[in-house]
Amino acid sequence: MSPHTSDSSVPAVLVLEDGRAFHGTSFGARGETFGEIVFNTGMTGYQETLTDPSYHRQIVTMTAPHIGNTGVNDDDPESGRIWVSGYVVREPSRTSSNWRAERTLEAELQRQGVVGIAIPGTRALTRHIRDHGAMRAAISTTETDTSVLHERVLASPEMSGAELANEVSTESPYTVHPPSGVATRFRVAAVDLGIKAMTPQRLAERGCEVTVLPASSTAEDILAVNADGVFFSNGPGDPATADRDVAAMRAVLDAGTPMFGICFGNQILGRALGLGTYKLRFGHRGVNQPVREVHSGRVHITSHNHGFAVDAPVDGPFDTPYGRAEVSHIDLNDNVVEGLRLLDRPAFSVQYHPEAAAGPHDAAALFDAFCDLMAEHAASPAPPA
Ligand SMILES: NC(=O)CC[C@H](N)C(=O)O
Repeated sequence: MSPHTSDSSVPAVLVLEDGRAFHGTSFGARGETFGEIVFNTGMTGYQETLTDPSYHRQIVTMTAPHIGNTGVNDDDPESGRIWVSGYVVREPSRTSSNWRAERTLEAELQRQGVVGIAIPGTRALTRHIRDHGAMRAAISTTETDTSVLHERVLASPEMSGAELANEVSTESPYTVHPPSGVATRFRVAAVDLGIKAMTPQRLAERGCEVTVLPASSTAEDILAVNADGVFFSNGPGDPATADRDVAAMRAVLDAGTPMFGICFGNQILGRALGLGTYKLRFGHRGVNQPVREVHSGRVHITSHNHGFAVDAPVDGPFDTPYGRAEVSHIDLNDNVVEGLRLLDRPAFSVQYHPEAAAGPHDAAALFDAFCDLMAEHAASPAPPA
């Protein structure tokens, strides 16, 4: 691969909503960009992070100090483009070295017009976000006056109250088929609120034919697929705005169709059950989050990307309009609710990413659990109450 091409002589600045500024050099495209600043603690998987649609309108700081080491390939993206609105790294790798690499990370950021910055103090920045919370920010290579840039940050949109799934979803439905040699066992309707490419693949590997539907799909559209199960994906934005998706979720629960939700899908299930959601101070983003499965006590190391969470009773089953439910998973770092399970209906969800892109694979059995639920339900469909 060619050596790293960054022009480290081009100054850039990162300004946060609370006025804190970090000076550094341009990495990627030049220009100016806005978003909510968050940090990702993954030691690996920068391509999967950059292309995860849930990062839409967020400026992502990588806590791993060296980024770009393996370049960029055409196999690992989780969607058709980079979605982060800005990228903060400590030290861009000077060379890309991997047999799969097609080009350098910086070339890719430039090709896709993604503005980034290299700063010496990603650790100081991360500690600042940890102590003061995720907040609005801007990166600029064009505005050198930080107070002017700060004014623009204060005028930029907040993540709280943002409805963004429509901006990242597929425009028209498409189908992901099981790979050759794998028989089709189930039909799944997947509501794309920002779905990652690996998710339908994980289902297809298990014999699911997955019809991916646009976020704008109504409950009728979803039920018209006549699927064995319905999946609600991850996605960007504030779950408090997702009224349409909550209504669709309720229709699926009313129909008694098996349901599995991931991340945004977990928040939508929570809301459909009558629970509230709230914004976390700095969220969970990375591939190393420990989650406890409540009923077994087993701990899984899991991939996360969420800034909001469901507010649910963690001390045992509780009543909902759909019968009893329980919190199935809890984060060991901060006791945040990481999963929900209905006890009287075939529906469950997790706040994290069992599709594991990038890794780890501890939670892969959740896809098998969804298939088991569809198999059980097909054998003896429970009449909707
Ligand atoms: N990955 C996701 O689905 C994220 C859900 C939601 N946007 C959050 O930040 O919590």
